[in-house]
Amino acid sequence: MKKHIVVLPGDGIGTEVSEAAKKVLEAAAEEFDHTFTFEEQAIGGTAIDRYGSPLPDETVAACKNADAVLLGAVGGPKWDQNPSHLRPEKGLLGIRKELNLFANLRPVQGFSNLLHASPLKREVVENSDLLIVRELTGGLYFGTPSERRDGGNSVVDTLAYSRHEIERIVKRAFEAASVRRKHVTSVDKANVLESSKLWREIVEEVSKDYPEVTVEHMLVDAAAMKLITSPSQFDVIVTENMFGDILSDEASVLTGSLGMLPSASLNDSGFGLYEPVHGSAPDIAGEGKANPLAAILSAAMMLKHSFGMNEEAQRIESAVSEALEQGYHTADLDLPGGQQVNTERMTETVIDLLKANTTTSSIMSCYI
Ligand SMILES: NC(=O)C1=CN([C@@H]2O[C@H](COP(=O)(O)OP(=O)(O)OC[C@H]3O[C@@H](n4cnc5c(N)ncnc54)[C@H](O)[C@@H]3O)[C@@H](O)[C@H]2O)C=CC1
Ligand SMILES: CC(C)CC(=O)C(=O)O
Ligand SMILES: [Mg+2]
Repeated sequence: MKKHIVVLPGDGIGTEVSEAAKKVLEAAAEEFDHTFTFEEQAIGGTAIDRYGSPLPDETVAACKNADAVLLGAVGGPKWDQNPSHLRPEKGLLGIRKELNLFANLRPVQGFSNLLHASPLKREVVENSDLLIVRELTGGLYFGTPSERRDGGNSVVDTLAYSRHEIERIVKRAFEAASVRRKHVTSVDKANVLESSKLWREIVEEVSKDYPEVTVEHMLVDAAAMKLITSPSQFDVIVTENMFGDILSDEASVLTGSLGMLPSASLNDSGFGLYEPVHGSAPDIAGEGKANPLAAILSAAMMLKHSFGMNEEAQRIESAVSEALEQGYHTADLDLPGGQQVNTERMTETVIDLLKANTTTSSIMSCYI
């Protein structure tokens, strides 16, 4: 199969982990006789420096012509301090909106030999396997007005949703749950927010079409607590943009590191942008310390979701699992007795195992 992939490395460790994921995709293409072509485009702070915009028109056009997009991460102190509308996050939010990527799937599953890499107790972490379905193109990050007022002395942000926007993400969550453990937890703040009240009503309505799926509503503050005290009670979590952003970073603690969580951002027709959940990590950028596995697992999600290449995706997941099983890990993972390696070596290990193993098993059961 021939596929054209646009790569948006972005800033900081985004460049390092996207390069790692690209190399793994190249290895998978070679193994399975596919032709993947790659086109690099600018986004984020790097794009501001080069082109004066965090999201150049050329980048948007290239993404629209691609079969899928692989993104590293954007941002860093150099650009974050600039309070103008050219904040690099606009680039990221902009591409999500431009491509209508409303459904952000963030699977959270601990690899067995990472159970003790989490600071949480083993009995809490084991058997946790959940999928956060985060609404990605509405809610608090996109509402207008969002501005300073009174000469900078007051401020407003807006949390707005239409029925349509809520319905389509809630349906995605129920569809995911119906092929998983058939339970949806809808997370909101309905004791305070009007938007959450409508969200709850719609969840109740949509749930009628999925009688095999059980549904519960949970307030976001309690959900934040339960996520790290009894994570195994969750199957699919569906929630508003900012709630999902925060809860997914929290959930990464279950896996031992933020550097382990992949994501897929999908539109209605299956087109997707794939990126690790983490940011550009300026504190370790350029040092070869970045964990490439979140980006590599995001590439596996691309193969599965955008290209229907399930076996290829599973070969990548198996190689990741085996690399960890053999004790290889980057510095972010606390694995006593294992072998600590840099980004490049971790990537090479995954590629070697991908090529060596011709059998596959589905490791990431939480993927849909
Ligand atoms: N999707 C994106 O492009 C995102 C961008 N950002 C941006 O990234 C910049 C830094 O934000 P932070 O709040 O520091 O969040 P961050 O996710 O970049 O880093 C948080 C912590 O996790 C560590 N970390 C993250 N990914 C890692 C990896 N793959 N391997 C090893 N350690 C890893 C970092 O070293 C840091 O200590 C900001 O400009 C922020 O706006 C933040 C989140 C997502
Ligand atoms: C610009 C932010 C919303 C990026 C982020 O933290 C995320 O998508 O997880
Ligand atoms: Mg985030």
